[in-house]
Amino acid sequence: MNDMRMPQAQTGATLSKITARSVQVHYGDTHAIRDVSVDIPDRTVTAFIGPSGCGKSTFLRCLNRMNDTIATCRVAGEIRLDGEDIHDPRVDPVQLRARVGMVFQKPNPFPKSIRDNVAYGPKLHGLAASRAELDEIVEKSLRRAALWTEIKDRLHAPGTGLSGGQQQRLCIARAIATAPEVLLMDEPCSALDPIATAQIEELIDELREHFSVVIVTHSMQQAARVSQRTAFFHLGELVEYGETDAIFTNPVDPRTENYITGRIG
Ligand SMILES: Nc1ncnc2c1ncn2[C@@H]1O[C@H](COP(=O)(O)OP(=O)(O)OP(=O)(O)O)[C@@H](O)[C@H]1O
Repeated sequence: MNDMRMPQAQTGATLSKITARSVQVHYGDTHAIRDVSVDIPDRTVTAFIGPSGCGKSTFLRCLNRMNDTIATCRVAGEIRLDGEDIHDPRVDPVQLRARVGMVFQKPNPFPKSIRDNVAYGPKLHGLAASRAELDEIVEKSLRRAALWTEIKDRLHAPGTGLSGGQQQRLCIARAIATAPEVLLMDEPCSALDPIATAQIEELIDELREHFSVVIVTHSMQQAARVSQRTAFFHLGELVEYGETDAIFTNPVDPRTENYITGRIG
């Protein structure tokens, strides 16, 4: 079993935010995730790295039950958020995704105004009692996403009219507007230029003060820059997981070493 549980003292964090135990994922006959167990700490950036097709995105999508939306996908094993089983029949996946938000590879703003993109989630989940309160959430989220000063005079312009980097920050603002506890990011910078990438990376560093961030990235430099913990996946297995510095400077498994030195992947 790929068991990457860590004694609490070793994680350096107070508590695990997410615990996954013996997770298996199949798409039809394809066995995409093989018996993965891992603890993801709170207020930390955790990076998932590994060669294309190793299962990073699949495992990420398990954490907010996004795989439920794929008809051929079957997930087994146990995933707990603050100790609560996310597959419990009493858990509403829509509520779960407000607690465990997600930002995708390609910025995907709704065909709505900038304001309405951010206001959508809080409205859906009844988080604001009045329009003024909703406006406050919108402003706070856009500020946290480092977008407010650029767009405060055109809140009613369409979100799709922004640049790629601005659209991605809008998607981050939309995800954090529901006050999530965990933010999942699936290659959030892959469609962005180096300046927009640097802005998002800076933002990720700030976001971890508020919640747990899990990021899938193809860039080892990015994983090294933004994360405190790194998990290396290979052929559906979680091969190695630990402090980012240790993974990059002193990997234990030869497969990790081969990947970070560019011999596989
Ligand atoms: N919707 C799907 N239907 C069927 N098979 C899928 C689906 N999504 C992923 N897979 C398969 O599951 C395995 C893991 O894919 P996944 O996208 O999770 O890997 P990844 O490490 O994120 O890859 P990449 O870095 O290329 O994005 C692959 O064999 C892939 O072909």
